[in-house]
Amino acid sequence: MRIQALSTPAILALADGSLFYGTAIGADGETSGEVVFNTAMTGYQEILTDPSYSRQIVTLTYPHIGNTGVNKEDVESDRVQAAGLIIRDLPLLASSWRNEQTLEDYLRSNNIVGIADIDTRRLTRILRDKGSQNGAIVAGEGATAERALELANAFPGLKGMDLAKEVTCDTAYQWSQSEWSLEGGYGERNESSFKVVAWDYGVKYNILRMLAARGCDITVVPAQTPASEVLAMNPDGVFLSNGPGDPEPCDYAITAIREVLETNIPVFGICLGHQLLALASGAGTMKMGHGHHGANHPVQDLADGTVMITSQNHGFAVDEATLPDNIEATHKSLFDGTLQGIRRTDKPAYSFQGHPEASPGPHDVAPLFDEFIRLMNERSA
Ligand SMILES: NC(=O)CC[C@H](N)C(=O)O
Repeated sequence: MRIQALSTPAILALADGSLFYGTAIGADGETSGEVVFNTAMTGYQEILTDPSYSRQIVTLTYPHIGNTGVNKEDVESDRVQAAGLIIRDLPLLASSWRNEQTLEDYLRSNNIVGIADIDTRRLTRILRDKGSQNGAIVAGEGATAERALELANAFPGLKGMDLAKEVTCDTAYQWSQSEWSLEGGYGERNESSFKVVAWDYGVKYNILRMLAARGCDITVVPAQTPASEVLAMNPDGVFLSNGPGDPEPCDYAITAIREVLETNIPVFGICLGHQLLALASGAGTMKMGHGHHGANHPVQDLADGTVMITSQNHGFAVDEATLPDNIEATHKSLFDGTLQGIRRTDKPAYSFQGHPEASPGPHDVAPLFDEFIRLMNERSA
């Protein structure tokens, strides 16, 4: 049980001048970044630890956040990656059989600034109407609106920012943890049939777990590893991970992916990896208004018309108008019609804008992982 301490003030400012006065729920201090809203009703710990949220301050539209506390298992990377957290209400009690720490203690121990007790519906309407805004939170007794506004205006924005090389791993490593089950927690990799090299632009663990569950022997390599080193490992397949920031400045990745595409090794990309595959194939990307962040987004498979409910987290998108002849659109968002999946018609390469690995979210798109296995099987047959 947790009794709330006397509250400390916090102020959120947006670059458009909007101000929100609330209560500090994490570390005292200040933070700035791009403010985005996420509509997932569960999964705040996975969201906070998703490296794709680097330099973004996340507001959750679901009003009660923290009810189930946090634990050591529900992480998508080795630390909290979001630049800050904005919520409506932090419940007095965290209760779950898996609860190990309150959300508030977790934020504090990770030195993350957060704010609660603000009108997150008003904030979300601003972000929805005007698009994601640069913003800042200042938390602590001396917090002032002037300082929050100053920081919000000083943040340069994500456009043109290469963050993949900042969040990537320092050195290559092997991954063998598999998916979670109620009976046994996280499992170990199934017997391996394929060697996969995964470029880490900010990879979410659950992607690696889902590959491991399908028998992939995975080597994760830093974002700037050249294609020659990856090809020298003789992979059966190459995976392009999700990650933060703008894909366009990641020239090292675009060049390296282009080199891999010259071979006939199967390539699968998710989110930033999807955008990089498109750039390497000659298509263009663009910054969206408020982007897609949530666990309830309908996406249509253009091959058979089926609709899947998907997990999403992106602020850039591949511009469908720029697709060259050798790329086919495979999926579209039913929220705004933007492109959600592509396939090269001349190579065993495809990618998805949303998150088939969920974490958090539904697993409707999990079969995309099986497609990667099918392509590797086909090539080795
Ligand atoms: N989740 C991701 O990989 C996000 C990709 C990219 N940073 C975007 O915002 O569009």
